[in-house]
Amino acid sequence: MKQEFVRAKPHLNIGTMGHVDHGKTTLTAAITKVLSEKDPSGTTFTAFDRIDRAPEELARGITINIAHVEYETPTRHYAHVDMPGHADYVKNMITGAAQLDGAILVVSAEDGTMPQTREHVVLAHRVGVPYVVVALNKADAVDDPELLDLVELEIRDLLSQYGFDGDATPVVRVSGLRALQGDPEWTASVVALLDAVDEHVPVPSRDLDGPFLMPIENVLTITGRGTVVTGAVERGVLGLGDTVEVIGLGAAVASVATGIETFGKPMRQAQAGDNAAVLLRGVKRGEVRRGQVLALPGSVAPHTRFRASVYLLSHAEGGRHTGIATNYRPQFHFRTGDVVGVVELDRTLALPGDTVEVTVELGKAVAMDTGLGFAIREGGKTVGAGTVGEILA
Ligand SMILES: Nc1nc2c(ncn2[C@@H]2O[C@H](COP(=O)(O)OP(=O)(O)OP(=O)(O)O)[C@@H](O)[C@H]2O)c(=O)[nH]1
Ligand SMILES: [Mg+2]
Repeated sequence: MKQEFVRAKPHLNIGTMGHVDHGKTTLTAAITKVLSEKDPSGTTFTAFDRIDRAPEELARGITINIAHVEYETPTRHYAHVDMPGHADYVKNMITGAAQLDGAILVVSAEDGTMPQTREHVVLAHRVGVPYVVVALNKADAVDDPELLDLVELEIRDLLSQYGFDGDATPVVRVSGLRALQGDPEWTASVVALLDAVDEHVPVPSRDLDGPFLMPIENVLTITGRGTVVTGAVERGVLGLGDTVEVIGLGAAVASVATGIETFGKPMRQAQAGDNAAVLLRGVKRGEVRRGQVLALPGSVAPHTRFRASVYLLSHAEGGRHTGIATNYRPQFHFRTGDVVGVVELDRTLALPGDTVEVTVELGKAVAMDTGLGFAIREGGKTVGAGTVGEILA
């Protein structure tokens, strides 16, 4: 019998972001190691190779492109996402698949801020990641304290430039690698980083009263039990035995939640902010997929045509070099899924850096309400971010 999940501390969703190779995964592993040594009942050490390849991926052959680990500080329970690749990172963040209450921006002290550091800061601000704490990583590899000061200044400037409070943001000098190796000085640096996260990132208010909705991130089959969908609950509460509907990308599927788990622990109810796995009665594996949502029946409908306000990322932010015109056909990423769509412009041309009002016609219906955010991507690159306005069909 598995131990039931106990909601003893506030739960927050955070994640590591930052330029390739700056040490995000190493730091994630180090955090779980340091915390598991302080309190083995709250945190289990997750080794580097278990983070870079999520266990489900190895065990079941299912590609999971967000690795979640969980850990506890003395005051909080965290779910932490470490995304394997830059493209996944941008996509998941901008679509809200990783709904972060705060982010740890990892910057290598050896390299300083780099193009993806900038891109992630820009996107974090655009998608509404409210707080950032900086891990000035690989501090063990830089002997000159003035160089560290310089990099710190550079990071604070970058944060301020893109809408964060660069002066008030904690910048903690850490070494994920040395902490992972058990060096006491650097173990203490990781504790200091977590203290900064505890203090700087407030407990967010969750929409517990809204109708239940969870974007489906993955679908798994548990032999002998049925089909399980996983995701982060966006709003509301789901109790055992509640009726639900799978919406979007095709016909709706009605079901009942007969099992709910978080991080492998059974729970009686999942609520907004939780990472949940939900066992669906009578649903076949092929009937549900990533990009759909699991919701209270009748609370949200699928749509294909809508007005939207769209910001086209500038070239410096990783966007296009050239403008777009009517009949532009990119991929639209809503929450965990993407569909192709056609853009109609009110003017001849919209340039990178512009904010424009457009009409969008999607190839498949997606569960949406006014206010829902989405990303526009082409050729594996994020080129725009938008918000659904009036829904037309
Ligand atoms: N000296 C030193 N090296 C580190 C530190 N943290 C990570 N590294 C090294 O930097 C390299 C990249 O580390 P990762 O943790 O894989 O970096 P990442 O940011 O997850 O990389 P991607 O996921 O590929 O973007 C590895 O060789 C690590 O051993 C550190 O604190 N100090
Ligand atoms: Mg990594």
